[in-house]
Amino acid sequence: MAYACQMQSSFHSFQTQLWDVELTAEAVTSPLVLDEFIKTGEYSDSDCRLPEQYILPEQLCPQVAYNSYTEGTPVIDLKSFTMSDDQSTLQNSIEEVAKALKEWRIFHVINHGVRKEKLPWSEAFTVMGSPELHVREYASKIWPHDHDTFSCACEEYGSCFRQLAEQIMNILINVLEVDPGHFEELRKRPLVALHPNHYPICPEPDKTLGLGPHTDPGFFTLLLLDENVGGLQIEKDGKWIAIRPLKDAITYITGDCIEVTSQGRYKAVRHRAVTNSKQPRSSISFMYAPTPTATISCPPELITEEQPQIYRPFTWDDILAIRKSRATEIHQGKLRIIDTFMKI
Ligand SMILES: O=C(O)CCC(=O)C(=O)O
Ligand SMILES: [Fe+2]
Repeated sequence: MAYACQMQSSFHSFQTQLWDVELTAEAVTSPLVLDEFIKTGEYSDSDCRLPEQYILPEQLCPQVAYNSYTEGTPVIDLKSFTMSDDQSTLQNSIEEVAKALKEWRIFHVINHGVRKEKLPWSEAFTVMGSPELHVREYASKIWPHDHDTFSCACEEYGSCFRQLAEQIMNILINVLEVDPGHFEELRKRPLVALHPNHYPICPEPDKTLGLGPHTDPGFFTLLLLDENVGGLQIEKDGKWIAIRPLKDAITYITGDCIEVTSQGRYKAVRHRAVTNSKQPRSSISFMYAPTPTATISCPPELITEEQPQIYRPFTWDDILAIRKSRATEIHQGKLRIIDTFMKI
């Protein structure tokens, strides 16, 4: 009981979003109230209710429980790209990715080369970099005397994710069958962001969300999911479905910039995170986005008379400006930033 009520502010994952916020001690100070909560294990107090400020209107509440999985998330074996010299096997693998992007917009990646370690995190925040992630700078503001293990693990993850992201970007360009030169500037100093999330146990998970519906703004996001606790849900064919985490996999999610640079062929996936009353859950997301100063546009090969250009060219700075000026609509899930760049 004591814990539950004390933890009022923590049913949502802590989102100390540092996108365009100056790095100050204030900016990264989040309520450090989760450690105790995590230690309590299974949530057992049936009296304790979700505090009012977290109860969503009924139509926004998750109807799908964290573990009501819809099976079938595609699995892509990266080995088939790195180990195969055979052109037809490679072509089959490319077609498999294209199908996954079209039908699911999300897939699990296996044989990705990222080592899984346990991270001692207990909050969520975003570490941005282009391309270096200054994890230590951020973490030392939150845990001035005790961030070394955390920082080392984040640095390790950051660099592994970065390599994997580059490989996946190469695959996507192959899938698009366009001139890789179009992406050269966009990939020169890609913006990357590591975002550890923590979702504590929640007394009334059907009345709130860990993370509201959104699409990720970059090219794509790579997710390291807790293999024992579900929580990630995606919108597929107009319905929310729960994704079963796959042991030892990294999960790929299509972001807004792939939607733009593919001329809408491969759409960003709307997703959210739900909580549960049994176990806390953690995830790490890694966003891979274009060089902030580069112009984001679709390759000319994809523009035809039947398929005129959907989005006008824009830059990451334009994205940040919209994020600032239309924050409320975006936060409420009513506006997607890239929609403001539509030509018609
Ligand atoms: O925790 C998850 O499963 C999703 C996290 C996410 O969507 C994000 O960090 O953008
Ligand atoms: Fe996300």
